[in-house]
This record gives sequence, structure tokens and C-alpha cells, in this order.
Amino acid sequence: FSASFPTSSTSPPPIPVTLISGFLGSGKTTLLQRILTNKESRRVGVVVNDVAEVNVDAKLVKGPSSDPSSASADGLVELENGCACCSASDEFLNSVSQLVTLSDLRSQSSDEPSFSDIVVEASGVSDPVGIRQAFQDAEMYGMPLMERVRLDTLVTVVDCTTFLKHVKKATRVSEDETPEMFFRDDEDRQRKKDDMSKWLDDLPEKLREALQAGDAASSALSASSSKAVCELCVSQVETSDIILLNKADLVDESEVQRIKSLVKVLNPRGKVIVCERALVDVADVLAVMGGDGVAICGVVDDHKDFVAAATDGHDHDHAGHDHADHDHASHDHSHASHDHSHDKSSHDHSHDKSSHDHSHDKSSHDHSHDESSHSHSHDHSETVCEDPGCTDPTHSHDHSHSHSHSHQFGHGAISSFVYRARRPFQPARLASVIDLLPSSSPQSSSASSNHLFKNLLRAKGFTWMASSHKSAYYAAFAGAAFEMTCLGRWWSCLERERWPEEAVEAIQSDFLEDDSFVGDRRNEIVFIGEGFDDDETKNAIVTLLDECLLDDEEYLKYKSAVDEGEEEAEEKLSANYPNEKIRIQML
Ligand SMILES: Nc1nc2c(ncn2[C@@H]2O[C@H](COP(=O)(O)OP(=O)(O)OP(=O)(O)O)[C@@H](O)[C@H]2O)c(=O)[nH]1
Repeated sequence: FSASFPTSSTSPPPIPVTLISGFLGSGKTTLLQRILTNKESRRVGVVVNDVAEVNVDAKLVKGPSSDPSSASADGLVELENGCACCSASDEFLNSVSQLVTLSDLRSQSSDEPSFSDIVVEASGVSDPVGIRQAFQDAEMYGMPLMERVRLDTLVTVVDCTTFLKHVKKATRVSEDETPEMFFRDDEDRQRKKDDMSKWLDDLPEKLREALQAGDAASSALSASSSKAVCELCVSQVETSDIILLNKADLVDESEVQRIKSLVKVLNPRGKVIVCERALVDVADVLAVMGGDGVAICGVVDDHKDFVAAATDGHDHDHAGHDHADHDHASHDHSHASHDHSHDKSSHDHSHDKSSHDHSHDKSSHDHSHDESSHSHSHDHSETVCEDPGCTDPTHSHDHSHSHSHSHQFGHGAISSFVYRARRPFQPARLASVIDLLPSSSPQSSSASSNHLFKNLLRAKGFTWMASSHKSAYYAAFAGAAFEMTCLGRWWSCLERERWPEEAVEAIQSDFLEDDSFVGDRRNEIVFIGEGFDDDETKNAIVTLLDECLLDDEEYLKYKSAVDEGEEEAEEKLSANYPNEKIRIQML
């Protein structure tokens, strides 16, 4: 995709790309055929990325072009190498690039108009987050291709017959059952196996023996070679503009309603269309977002919408900030700048896609620490809670529980609430709660966890860990998988003058008023599950998480470490609170 394209003031507007995602067998090809059969005057270029059946799908899509009623693409590129384990993002861009070149060549030689649309059918095991990231990175790096195309609309097809089963059961798939989720082909499989044996061989003998003998080995190895279907299904639904609840003919109405309520909690901004055999109006799915959909969002945008939905438009922070007025039109990468600054000039090529690590943008994040902002801290125990519904007169607003709001949809009892706290988590205590989450790992199925978290479907949000005063972590749980990633630094670490101008209001809304020590550091985790509107369950989870926060004595120690100065503090804090257990969870 490094090909250069003729670009000038007369260049045509970028071709909108519509991405179709959805788990294996959900109906993506059916939708693609529907689009190609009813595209009318649109000229549609197609990228098909079907790991297992790419050639079959390609033939289906091509169709006999002499028959006007059959599905036919105006240009088609097959992607034969994609798989979820490597996300195949570069190959997507390569294929899109090939289509644009094809279109240019045709219009030069025969005056054929170029494509009005490009449709990409992702593999059933692709995560749209990776594909979106690839497009955003290409834009940030100033790839010439990005002047010719833009990722516009993300469509996810849900199979109504399997969705709830996948999401609830947290099944992990194995290499043997679905090799396409792990390897591109046999050669790739062999190469990865060789790498693993080499890794084992290179270990000190004692460690190798211990690993091979004990459970640790099997769980460590299987953890690296198994994926939760649930994670994929949830991610595909969350990262989409349009969600088709397909195969509605095969389930009863109440099942459709249950799926609908879950989908709406997972993705409050998406448009849901119930259908059979992907029978939808092409105008409802093809390039409908006009450049203002989830394609331009980052993790932080996603999170904000998620929180707003979980609080049902009554999102109160203890500082009284109201996030409910979140303006969809204002989605902007720069306000997600923990994870992804789109400031080309400041981009550092050490960019790390997978971790969204702040190291990719040195000039905007790697700055000197503002000592003055840490010179005094405030006790917020006297702050008056501004939530009219709050019934707890005692809670301290920088500690204790952040009370929450729940929301229940009419059908099914799927609800969500937000846990908030303005004090860091003690990593080891948090790790022991993480151990209680439902998991396929046998060591984590204690009776209490089964009781408390048994109906948890999804949890995600910002976490403030006592092992760092700088790093903004993002925790995510789905199915059997928990992961914690560092999104970058808290905005408090950056002088205000260096915040992106258009994002100042949004950033400020996350700050605890009059407390520069805390700033935007926060725990803000959304929990979604069945029966989570029940106060008993909710309070038990809140109490459990409160126990993981630093107590008063620990917090004083934390504060004094920070007051010693930036670099010393980071070293001291990470030594005070070794978070190895959390790191293991991140693997
Ligand atoms: N009954 C019923 N069958 C459907 C519906 N939509 C698709 N199918 C069938 O389900 C099967 C899978 O559909 P595809 O469109 O190939 O699904 P896909 O998502 O492209 O599948 P993969 O490429 O394997 O990921 C096909 O046999 C379709 O005819 C529907 O709404 N109802």
C-alpha cells in the first residue's frame, strides 16, 4: 500500500470503504451478494477475505456478468492469507490499493468511471478493531492511498442462532478445531510450532522441565494458543455502525429481542436491523456513515459512548461532570489521544499498534513532569455529591465506591452499571479479583466467583494502578478472556497548553475538580451482565472492588512517593506494588 497514486486538486473524492464483519457462517457472503445484486448504478469493488473458503466465495461473488440480476462485482481482489492471529491488516490495505490501481487503469484505458464504493468482506475470525487501526495508522503515516479511500461504514452480521450461545459460554477454540484462527496455512503452522519448540529448548533446563511437568505449562501454552469466540463476537458487535441480526427466521421473536437488548448494551450507537438472509436495503448498509462513524473513533471514544449508555444518559462523576451530552459528531481521534494521536508531525515511528502505547507519540506525551501540579493533594471527603439519586451520605469521593446507575432494557434482563473510584487499585488485590472472573482456567472457578460474576458478559474501562502515577491502563473482559493494556499517559501528565485544542472540553470533563493530584486518573469500569440491575449483585461487586483500592495508609504512602519527583516515583511505585500477577493476565 505504499504505492503512490496520482493526487491533485482534481483528484476524485475518496472512495468510501464498507467493511462487513461477522462470525463464521453469520451471513456475510449472503449480504455481499445482496449488495452486488441490488447496487443499481453504483460501481462496487470488492475485497473478499475468507480464510477457509475464499475461492468459493470469490466465485459466488463474481457471478456471470452477462446476467444483470446476478451478483457481480466491478472489480474483485481475493485475500488468501488472512487469519485472526495476525489480523491481516496490511493485506487489507494492499488489496484495497490493488482495487484503486485497477480502477485507475480502467478509467485511463477505457474511460470507465472509477468505483463509487469498495466493500471488504472480512474473515469470520477477523476483529474489526485491528482493521480500523490499520486504516487509522495508514492515515496517520500519510499513506497516499488514504487520499483515495476512507474507511466509512462498519457493518457486522450477527447469526441469531448462535450469538447468545457464543457470548455466554465463553468457549475457547483450539488450534485443532479451527486452525484458520491461528495459522495462515500449513507452512505457517509448522513455523509457529518450530518457534515454540525453539523457545522451550532455549529455556534453562530446570525451567523447561518444570514447565513441561506442571500445569503451568499446559495453561501457559494453551492460553497462548486459544482464543475466546466470545471476545470476537463481542468485539465485532461493539465496533460497528450497523448491526444486522440475521437468520431471524430460525429463532423465535423472544430470542431476537434478547439478542437485540444485549447488542444495544454492547453498542449503544449502532443501528440494529433484524433480517432474514441479509435482506436489507442497500442504502441502509453501503457507505452510510459519511465519514462520521466508528471508523474514526478510538478506544477512548468507544469507552465514552459505552459509559454514557450504561448510565442511561445520567452519567455522573463524583465531581459532578456530565458526560451524557456526548456529541457523536465530534468524534475525533485526538480526543482519544491516550491511544492514538493523529498529529502526523509529532508521530514517532516507534509506534506500537497492539499496545497503543504512549511511546508512539513522544513529542506530545513524553514531557517533563509538572511538579507544581503534584505539590498538594486534596481531601475530597467533604465534597458534596451532586447526584440527586445518591443515598450514601458517608462516602468519600476520592475513595470508597463510586456509586452507579443501572439500566435495564425492556426485553431480557441484561443491564449495565459503571464502577467509579478516584483512588488507585492495589495491583495484587485487583489480581485476586481478576482471578474470580469466569474463565476456562480451572484454577479460577471458586464458588464465590461463580456466584458473583457468573452472569457477567462484558467489563471494560480505565484503571488507575498504584504501580504507576503516569500510565492509563484499560482493562477488558469478555468471555473467558481478561486483558489489561496501557493506553498511554493520563492527560494530567501533560501540560494543559499541549492538549489538542479541540479536545480540551472532553479531556477536562474527566478531571476531578480542584484536584490536580488526581486529575483525570480514575477507575471507570463498565460491567454488563444479566441481572446487574439487582442492587445486591451490584453492591457486592462494588464492595469487592473497593477492597482493592489503596486504603488510607497505603494512599498516603503512594502520595509521598509521587511527591518525591517524577522518575523516582515511578520506580518506587512499581517496586512498592509489583504487578507481576497483572502482567501474567495480560499475556
Ligand atoms: N435460514 C437462513 N439461512 C441463512 C441466512 N443467512 C444466510 N444463511 C445461510 O447460512 C449459510 C452461511 O451464510 P454465508 O453468507 O456463507 O455466511 P458467511 O458469514 O459468509 O460465512 P463464512 O464465509 O463461513 O464466514 C449459507 O448456507 C446461507 O445460505 C438466514 O437469514 N436464514
